Amino acid sequence: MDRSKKPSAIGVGASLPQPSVSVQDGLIEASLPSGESVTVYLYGATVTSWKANGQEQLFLSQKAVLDGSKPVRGGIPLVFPVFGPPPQNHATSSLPQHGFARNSTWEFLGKSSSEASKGDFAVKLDFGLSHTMLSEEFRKAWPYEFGLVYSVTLTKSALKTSLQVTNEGKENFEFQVLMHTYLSVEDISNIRIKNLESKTYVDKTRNASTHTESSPALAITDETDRVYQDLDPTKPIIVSTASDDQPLFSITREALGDIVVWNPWVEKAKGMSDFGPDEAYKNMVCVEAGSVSTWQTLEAGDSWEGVQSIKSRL
Ligand SMILES: O=P(O)(O)OC[C@H]1O[C@@H](O)[C@H](O)[C@@H](O)[C@@H]1O
Repeated sequence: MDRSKKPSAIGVGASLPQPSVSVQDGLIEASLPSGESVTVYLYGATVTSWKANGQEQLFLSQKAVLDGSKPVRGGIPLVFPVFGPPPQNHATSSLPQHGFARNSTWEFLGKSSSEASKGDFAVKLDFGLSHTMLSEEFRKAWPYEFGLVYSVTLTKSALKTSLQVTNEGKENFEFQVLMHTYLSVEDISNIRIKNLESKTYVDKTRNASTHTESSPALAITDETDRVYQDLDPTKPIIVSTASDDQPLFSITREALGDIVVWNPWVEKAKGMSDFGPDEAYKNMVCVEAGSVSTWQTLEAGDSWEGVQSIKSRL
């Protein structure tokens, strides 16, 4: 009897929706059966989109340059090994502002997925950057042997980004790190940032003078560029609406004790060639988890890890 046309057995779970990951042209996209998705460029390992609750959560400038010729204006650019303009007479002095991680091309190391409960998935995308992959210019400017592994994990309720730094060389090095997250908001005038009260901050718009936050719910009403220091990383920073006190984002961290709050406001926004439209400063606020107020020293052979986890509309 000819059994060749017998239909092959279909596993019971074969038709259940699964997370999907696509990799093409320097772009990795992952999505969950429940609809959440994330997009990461290999250039800078920059997360450029995170969709949850049916809408985009990250701000991406309409004029952002996405061809790898300059850092992406929006999403989550990674700042390493120096935050801001490098200090003079430091190992990072010859690097550009915010270092080289956001303007180097990373390698996609792979994906993994797991199921916490039925239909509730997590997808993890891993990216790597090491000293051998840097441009000659960056290697000369910061000649340390390092390895970075950046993991972007998407779940139904959160986007987690974690950076592991390893010193693969024979001498110690110092670094700073920051996840420069551009949150998308409908109207900056209706935004309040909580859990910064009584914390010390350096105000970069006022000659880097030091102040203590007096507001339990910070409003952004002008150009803002502040480095809040020594926070408890497990205490979430909450971004909420002023009108009905609805929490929009909750940001927890591990080993990232500082939070930078940045909004360029009218004039600075106009002055940035890759920021647009001009009025878009009303639709974003950067709340950036990092370790930037001091230097982390990493001894030869050692590793360090910093983590940010953002939940949206809790
Ligand atoms: O224009 P860049 O290099 O992306 O930096 C944007 C901003 O990044 C913030 O983290 C800094 O505190 C600001 O001072 C800076 O202006």
